[in-house]
Amino acid sequence: MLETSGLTVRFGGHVAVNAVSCAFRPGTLTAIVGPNGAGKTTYFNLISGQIKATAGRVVLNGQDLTALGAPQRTRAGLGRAFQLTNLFPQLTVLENVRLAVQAKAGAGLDFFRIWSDRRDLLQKAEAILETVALADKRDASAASLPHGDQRKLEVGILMALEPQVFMFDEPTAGMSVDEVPVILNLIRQLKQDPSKTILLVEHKMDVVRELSDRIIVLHNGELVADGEPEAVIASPVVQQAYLGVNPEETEAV
Ligand SMILES: Nc1ncnc2c1ncn2[C@@H]1O[C@H](COP(=O)(O)OP(=O)(O)OP(=O)(O)O)[C@@H](O)[C@H]1O
Repeated sequence: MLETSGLTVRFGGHVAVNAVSCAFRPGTLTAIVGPNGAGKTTYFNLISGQIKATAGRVVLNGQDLTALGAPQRTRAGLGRAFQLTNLFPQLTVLENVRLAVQAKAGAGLDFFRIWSDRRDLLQKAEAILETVALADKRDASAASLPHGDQRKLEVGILMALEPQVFMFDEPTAGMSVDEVPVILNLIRQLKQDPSKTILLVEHKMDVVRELSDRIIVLHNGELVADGEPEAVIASPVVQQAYLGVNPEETEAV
């Protein structure tokens, strides 16, 4: 289980995330919603270790991660999509995934030597490419892929690392109409695995409604609502939080 307790960060005099205590169970997809500037991405950054908390703790399965940097948190089981620093633009799609598979298997990064010995790792990488619908682009360089395919590749690399927690911050942002369903399908697939905890920051309420088991609402850095999707969406606090912020969001809620 992932838990934040009293998680807080101040930027100068501004408290961007204010004493947020919340626990996220495996087998649950939690959507984090709230108006622009509510602190959603900052909360993600605090969990994944991109920024250091002013106060509070981040704990995964009883292990206190608060003092650790982002790479160490990834190793501990926190996987944040689209923040990967281990995507190699000049390598092919397959090579990128196979390096992640090898890293996870503890087989190191010497893929010329290890690859020929470890057929199982290659097969795993190929299976992941099938899952993320990139098998037909396995020999293309990562840099040559269109934006949507790069995002799929990043999800594939993340899957190869087998984190316990998957964090998606607006996974469909900037994607074409054709690409959106592929990413949403991937998230649906991940949801089938009861050992995975999924966190999703998403503005599109139809996506939130469909995918989430639970919604938490941040407003001015504070956790102001937490519960089952329909109840949270209908709650006065959410209606109020969205009012006047952005007509699109108001409509969506
Ligand atoms: N590094 C930073 N330095 C100073 N202020 C920051 C920093 N990062 C975020 N903030 C401020 O913290 C607040 C929360 O921002 P954050 O990006 O987390 O909101 P959000 O809910 O993700 O918004 P959006 O939906 O627009 O992405 C905002 O007022 C933002 O300006």
